[in-house]
Amino acid sequence: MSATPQPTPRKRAVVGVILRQNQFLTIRRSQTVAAPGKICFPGGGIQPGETEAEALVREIREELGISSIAGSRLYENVTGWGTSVAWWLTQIEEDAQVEINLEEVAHWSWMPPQVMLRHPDLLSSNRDFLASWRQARFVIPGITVPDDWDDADD
Ligand SMILES: Nc1nc2c([nH]c(=O)n2[C@@H]2O[C@H](COP(=O)(O)OP(=O)(O)OP(=O)(O)O)[C@@H](O)[C@H]2O)c(=O)[nH]1
Repeated sequence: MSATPQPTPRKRAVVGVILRQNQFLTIRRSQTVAAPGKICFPGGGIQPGETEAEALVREIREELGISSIAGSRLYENVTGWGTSVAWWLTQIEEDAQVEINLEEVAHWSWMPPQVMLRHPDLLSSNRDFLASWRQARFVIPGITVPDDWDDADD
């Protein structure tokens, strides 16, 4: 009897959408990780035995040196490279002192959604996330889709 080939399990990742005054906390990935120099949210791979929320809190601690709380699960998609990504609204303290881990993150900043969507270095799966939000496939509590997005941005 020959063994039935098993599908390779999809890699799973979790991403933190952190909001302040209508801006998202974004990172520029370091030159030594996958997708070097790309702009995206903090986050990373889910390890065996971890929940999405546990992985999220661990990754944000590793990358930004701050505590966080997983809020609500906003969206889920599969990247062009086959990773299943869960997008979570995430809370941090108002006075959190970010200290980036330079091995993983080159830079961080608050970025308005329109700027993020148009950023030439945006990670492509994040363009899908923002365009899906723009198309009202899900809502992000605490922020509304900007009025000045035109259809060409999708
Ligand atoms: N950090 C992060 N990863 C994202 C975002 N959007 C998105 O598709 N991903 C994907 O999620 C996966 C995990 O991200 P990562 O490369 O930061 O994970 P990691 O630090 O745990 O590295 P590793 O899992 O290769 O060890 C990658 O496939 C990455 O491309 C995002 O906004 N932030």
